[in-house]
Amino acid sequence: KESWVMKFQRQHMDPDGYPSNSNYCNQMMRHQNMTERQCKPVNTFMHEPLVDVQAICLQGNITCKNGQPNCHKSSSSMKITVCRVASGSKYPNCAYRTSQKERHIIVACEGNPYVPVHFDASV
Ligand SMILES: Nc1ncnc2c1ncn2[C@@H]1O[C@H](C(=O)NS(=O)(=O)C[C@H]2[C@@H](O)[C@H](n3ccc(=O)[nH]c3=O)O[C@@H]2CO)[C@@H](O)[C@H]1O
Repeated sequence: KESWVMKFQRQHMDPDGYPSNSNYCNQMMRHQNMTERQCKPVNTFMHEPLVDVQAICLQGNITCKNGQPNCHKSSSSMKITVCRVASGSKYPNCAYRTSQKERHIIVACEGNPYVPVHFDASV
């Protein structure tokens, strides 16, 4: 069974990648297994080293969207790609829009070691 920690990394980490074309999301959403049961509506990939993303758990503590108190906002902006399902996309042929951004990241952290387990938002 995949742990939350590994699931977070599968869904949101791509430290060496950076979309070179508009097919990045079409390829990555499938390759990272987010189009199996449904076309996952929104997913953000972070193009930063894992250690830098894990360090967010030591940065600004804020309330999560779901009201839990264990979210943290990155102190600096990070290179990300937001994949959003395209209008006209029909499961199982999931089609995505690829957009590159630089944003502060908000993640929820848990456990010991205290590491990211959920992507909350980018701002
Ligand atoms: N405080 C917490 N502490 C600990 N755990 C917590 C906490 N909160 C939730 N979980 C858990 O995490 C699990 C999980 O996968 N939550 S999820 O909302 O679906 C993730 C969103 C995200 O993947 C994606 N998205 C969204 C926006 C964006 O810009 N970029 C982007 O990628 O869309 C998804 C849906 O929005 C869930 O099982 C819940 O139990």
